[in-house]
Amino acid sequence: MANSKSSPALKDELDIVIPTIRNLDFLEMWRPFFQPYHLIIVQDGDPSKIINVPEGFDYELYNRNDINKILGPKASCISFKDSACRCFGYMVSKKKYIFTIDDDCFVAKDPTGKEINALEQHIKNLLSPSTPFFFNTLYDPYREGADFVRGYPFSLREGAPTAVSHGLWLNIPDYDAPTQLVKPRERNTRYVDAVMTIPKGTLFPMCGMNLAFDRELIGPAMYFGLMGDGQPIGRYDDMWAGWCTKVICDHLGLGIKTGLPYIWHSKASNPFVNLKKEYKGIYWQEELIPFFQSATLSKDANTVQKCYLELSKQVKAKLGKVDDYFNKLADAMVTWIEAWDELNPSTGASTGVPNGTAK
Ligand SMILES: O=c1ccn([C@@H]2O[C@H](COP(=O)(O)OP(=O)(O)O[C@H]3O[C@@H](CO)[C@H](O)[C@H]3O)[C@@H](O)[C@H]2O)c(=O)[nH]1
Ligand SMILES: [Mn+2]
Repeated sequence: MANSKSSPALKDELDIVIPTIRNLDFLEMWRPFFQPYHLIIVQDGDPSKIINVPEGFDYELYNRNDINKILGPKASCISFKDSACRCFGYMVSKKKYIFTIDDDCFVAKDPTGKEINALEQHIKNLLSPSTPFFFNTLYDPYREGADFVRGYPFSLREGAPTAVSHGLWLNIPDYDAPTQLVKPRERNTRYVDAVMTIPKGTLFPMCGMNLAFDRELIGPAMYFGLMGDGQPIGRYDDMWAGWCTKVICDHLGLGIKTGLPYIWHSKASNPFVNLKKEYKGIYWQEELIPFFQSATLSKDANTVQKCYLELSKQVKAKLGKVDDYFNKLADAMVTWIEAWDELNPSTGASTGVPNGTAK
């Protein structure tokens, strides 16, 4: 990892994607850690609003007019008035890695009082292997001061490439609206010093608040769906992406880690507003989870794009009867891949270069 003398790790290989409908004042606190990196700001809401980017940051900013101009009719797959818009940043990036963070997330402190460089920890997580095929009870065996425990097969100790690093949150946890309404004053004060791989075959609720991923390994799966304005659902953007991503990572033999780093989440959006956005998702997910748990991908699906297009067909066939929304979403998944390949012609489906190796 970079030390104070060398340049920051992955300085020219990582973009920081920030969706915002507010302002970017939070960047001041992150300046020591973020300033060396390129930012991709996705401005949601009214495109005529001016979003000020603090001095000294290298960035590109896209509002809805830019998205419509760049994607034309394909812009229909990018959500409006929902944090799901952030996935446009993943598509236009040219870097190997992405870190995405919300504009109400700040630098947290570890139990010793030291400020946490969340980006540095995500980079460590992504650059070291995962262990999806056999659980290591001492958590991340590649961390300093840890290793594989007795009984861990040596044939599996090489691990798998890490596609996603899922960070957590102190203060306001990422609770759904009903939980937030029932426990309005609950704060997460528990700092758990662990990073672990989510086992193959297990889904998880991916939160987009503090998330990093290898764009070349899994980028096309990180579509945050049709949410927000004009849609019957919101705030399930990251969940949808996480379920699709996990099924594809399991198929391609890639790993997903969760745990460190923590950020300090300062603002819970309004739970009553959130309930209106989330409520359909709360009962639909009782059908979505069995769908993803039983989803299978073919041997021919050896790139993320091919996996994703197979998944979109299954969404239409099996979830279209839950609600017509899923027919629209299945079509939007195809549009997303078309747009992705248009903006990133050298990767995946168009060249057939496998992103991962199908197991
Ligand atoms: O219409 C919108 C609303 C918000 N944003 C930007 O997206 C992120 C998250 O927004 P916010 O912090 O208000 O929402 P939370 O409930 O705290 O976030 C959690 O729910 C997920 C929503 O799917 C989100 O990823 C989780 O972290 C901020 O940067 C807002 O500015 C937006 O662009 N458009
Ligand atoms: Mn928030």
